[in-house]
Amino acid sequence: MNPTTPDHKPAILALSDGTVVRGRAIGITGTTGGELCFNTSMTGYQEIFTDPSYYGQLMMMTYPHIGNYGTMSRDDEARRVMIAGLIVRSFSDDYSNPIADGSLQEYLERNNVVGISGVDTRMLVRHIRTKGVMNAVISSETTDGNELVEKAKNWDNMVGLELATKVTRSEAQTIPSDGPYRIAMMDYGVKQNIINNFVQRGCTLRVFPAETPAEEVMAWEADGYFFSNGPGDPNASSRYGLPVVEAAKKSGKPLFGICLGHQLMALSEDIPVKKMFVGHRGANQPVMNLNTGLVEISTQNHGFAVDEDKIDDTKVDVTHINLNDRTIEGLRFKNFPGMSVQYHPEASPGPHDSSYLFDSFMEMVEQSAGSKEKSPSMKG
Ligand SMILES: NC(=O)CC[C@H](N)C(=O)O
Repeated sequence: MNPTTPDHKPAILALSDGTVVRGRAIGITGTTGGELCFNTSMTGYQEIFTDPSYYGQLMMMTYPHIGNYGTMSRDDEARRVMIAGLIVRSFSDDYSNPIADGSLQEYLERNNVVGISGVDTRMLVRHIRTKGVMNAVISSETTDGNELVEKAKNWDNMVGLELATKVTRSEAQTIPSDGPYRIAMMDYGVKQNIINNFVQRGCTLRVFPAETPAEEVMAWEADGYFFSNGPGDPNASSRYGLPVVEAAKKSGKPLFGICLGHQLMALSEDIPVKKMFVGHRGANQPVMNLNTGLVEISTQNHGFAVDEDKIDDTKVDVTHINLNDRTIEGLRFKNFPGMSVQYHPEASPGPHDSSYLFDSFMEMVEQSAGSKEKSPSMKG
């Protein structure tokens, strides 16, 4: 039990392999489930909870103290919390940040999040790392662990699950800037800080809902195409994702993909994307840029990855790898002007080592657009 939350009622976390852990309820009273993920970031919990790529997943934070700096609306990456439930070691009802809007407990209540604290998160991370990712259920409505284990066993499996349409916007939106470039952005659950990075570089964005037909996207005649991050199995997003990728390739304009967008771009070149044994989620993942030999400390959030054994080097160059497990983190495409990364150059939360990738894409856009004026970040 977590000594810091004596007023919270009992709650249970049950894993599909039969593991049952007891703790205290945080957020609202209820029952929830999903794939049990863990994130190793030491700060930035609010940005993580609102990252649309986490839709449908239970989030276990490995940093032990969560809640101690409260919440602020400016830290949201989307308009609502996206995680399906929260698991922490030590939950703080009090916060000491003078510019916070309120406590994490209030924020979780406002966003209808069910959570549990007082959990031995270190034990559980080791467990998942040994056995592989699995589903789990959190409940503060029952004391019957076996019933919850059964529920976890029957929860939808992430493989084959289409989730981007649950978090995409309902209508296309133009986001203006002072600069000369027009970027068409496919929203599979785009994080606010990706939008900010483009606007800061002088891009006017037209952001399209995930299922927008390719003809409608192409009719806007963008200078470049961006494919966003997003939740779920990328193979299940192919139905609406690949026609737009293919049409964008035919336009001859540059393409850039982040995370789910990277996976869709790889799939469009017949490079398979597979489920990982355990995903990468945190703000401390080392990535090597194979062109420069430099290492970036990166923010990551993915449970699928391009299959490194199925790379076709007539179609792509591998530009980045993860130094923990050598998995593929970045591609440059040979049959069209395109680049993509599995990780998150927009960070939020996380280090800014990789923000140069937005500049690299803007250089491609600038070269392709030829005579247009330079974007603000690249002016002398
Ligand atoms: N952040 C993302 O875009 C995640 C992509 C995909 N849903 C995965 O888990 O691998």
